[in-house]
Amino acid sequence: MQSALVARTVAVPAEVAADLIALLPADAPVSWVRRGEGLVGWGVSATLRTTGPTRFTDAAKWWAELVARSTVTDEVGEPGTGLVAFGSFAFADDASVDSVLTVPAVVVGRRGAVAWVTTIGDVLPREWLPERALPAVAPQGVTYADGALDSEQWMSAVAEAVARIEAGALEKVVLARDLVATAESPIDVRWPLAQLASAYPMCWTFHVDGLFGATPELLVRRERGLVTSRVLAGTIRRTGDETRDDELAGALSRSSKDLEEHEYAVRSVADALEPHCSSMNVPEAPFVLHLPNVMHLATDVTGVVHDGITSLELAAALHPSAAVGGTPRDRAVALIDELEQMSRDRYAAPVGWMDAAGDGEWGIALRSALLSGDTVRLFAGCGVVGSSDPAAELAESQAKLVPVRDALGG
Ligand SMILES: C=C(O[C@@H]1C=C(C(=O)O)C=C[C@H]1O)C(=O)O
Repeated sequence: MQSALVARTVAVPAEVAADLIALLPADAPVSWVRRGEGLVGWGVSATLRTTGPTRFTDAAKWWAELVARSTVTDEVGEPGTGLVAFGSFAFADDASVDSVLTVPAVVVGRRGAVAWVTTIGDVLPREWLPERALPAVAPQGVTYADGALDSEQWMSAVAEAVARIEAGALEKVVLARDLVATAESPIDVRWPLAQLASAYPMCWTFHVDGLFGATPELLVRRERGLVTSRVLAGTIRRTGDETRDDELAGALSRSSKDLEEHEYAVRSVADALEPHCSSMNVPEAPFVLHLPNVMHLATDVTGVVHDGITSLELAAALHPSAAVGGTPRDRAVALIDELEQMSRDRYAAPVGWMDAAGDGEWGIALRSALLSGDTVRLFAGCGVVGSSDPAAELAESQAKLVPVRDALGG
């Protein structure tokens, strides 16, 4: 039986939360920041670890019980104020990977001009500022090695997936690979977080329990009854030359291979949200999202959600969307297991936060890596359809590894 928590949210001047990531001390930092807005936290008031197919329902039950027993004073009353939990879930149902929910001791948030601090447990709001920890230092002497498969082996896996698709076994599968980086000494996650937030401000820079990254893909946001999902699928690398990139963006928006991949992803999200929404808007055609390393076909699906459905329940219903699994879902997940030869751990699964009212934001943990001491496991995946070319997919996966590689300084 967990103990009851006492949480207090007070407003603070927006300048205090001007650089959220810079506030993080080394003690269990968590982050969900985009364009300087969002939430950061540190310390631990309560944690749940769970595994297997019931991981989402276990987390929902634990959170509902904790919220029911806790006492909250909230002067601000915005989504993300009061009691909040940060979470990071395992991609797959197997019991070998922990999913984590954590309630920090201190949370600092900002939405536009409104900023707040929530303290949970013994810390009083007036005492919230972290003791200025030493600034994070850059990882030194980072070297890279292949993960489960080398490039040749991974391209063979992609070729095998194409063959299965052509034989009619399924329509789309997203295949991922990993890369292992090792530094000379333990890495302070605040270094890559600060780099990612400054290089990819349009992405959500996250960290929960060693899983960090800057994802461009929002699985679901629930905010006072409105639900949003940003679906990405279909990718082209940027060259850095503006005229050329504009031409490539045009080619991407006309590419039948990429439009097909994208359509599967949008369908999977729309179908999963539909039973939970009273009305929905699914745009007919995608737009092109420009990121510093790649461009994606993107669709923002929106809807009005039925009362009482939390952001976590929506994330559970959506995961894994065809942006990271495939179509049909079950066959794609089985093929991923067969061909990737690795555990995705918490990569490509929901990561984000929720509050006591059920509002929250859950991203798909992409452009991400798992940190453990001096070792970082980086992940990247690509949607494969019948017309995919293994060498082009390898190049795309390399482009998707760039954000974390750059953030580690090499
Ligand atoms: C799987 C990843 O990205 C996903 C796959 C994409 C694609 O295949 O075009 C695009 C965006 C993401 O939905 C990844 O970044 O690891």
